[in-house]
Amino acid sequence: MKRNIVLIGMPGVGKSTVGVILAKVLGYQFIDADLVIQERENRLLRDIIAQDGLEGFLKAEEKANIQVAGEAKKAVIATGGSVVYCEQAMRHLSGTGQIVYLKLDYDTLDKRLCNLKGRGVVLKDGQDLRGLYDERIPLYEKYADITVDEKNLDVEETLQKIVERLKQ
Ligand SMILES: Nc1ncnc2c1ncn2[C@@H]1O[C@H](COP(=O)(O)OP(=O)(O)OP(=O)(O)O)[C@@H](O)[C@H]1O
Ligand SMILES: O=C(O)C1=C[C@@H](O)[C@@H](O)[C@H](O)C1
Ligand SMILES: [Mg+2]
Repeated sequence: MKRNIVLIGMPGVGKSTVGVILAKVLGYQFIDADLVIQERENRLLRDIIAQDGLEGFLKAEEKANIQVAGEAKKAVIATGGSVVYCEQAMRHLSGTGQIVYLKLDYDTLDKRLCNLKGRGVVLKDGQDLRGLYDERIPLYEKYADITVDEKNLDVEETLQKIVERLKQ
């Protein structure tokens, strides 16, 4: 098995929730890239976006993920949903492990997400969840080594499906 497992997908698909349990099951380290960004910046994600704008946030996300890719060994890495806008970081992450795309249909995601801004989601002016979804899906598909569809699955079932799909 390649050494890291990198979870990508829309906000709220469960990269952080499932990632930490996956790490425990595999005996891997767990890294939440969003927390690395917050620690490096000493600010909340939503404050970085409010103060530096989306471009500024993506620069911080790019740097933090390149750092994570350089340091992580046998780790499950829960990325932020917007990491797929950071081409350089994605190249680094891809080089260190398997990219697992957690896929969820729009309607289920819409029900699950109630406070997008509070999460610090990278939303352009006037963009709604539908617009974000349509813009992001091709990017997640482009970078995915493995796609796991979690429709109608709970956290445990999603976890099980990821483990089954991981390449040796
Ligand atoms: N099958 C499932 N897999 C993962 N999470 C699920 C599932 N069903 C429901 N959930 C819930 O969905 C939420 C996922 O939130 P989480 O913060 O883990 O997403 P995330 O992908 O890390 O988002 P972000 O990009 O904002 O960091 C949690 O509240 C979790 O309990
Ligand atoms: O999908 C997004 O645009 C993001 C979601 C947040 O949880 C963070 O991962 C980050 O602020 C970006
Ligand atoms: Mg998360």
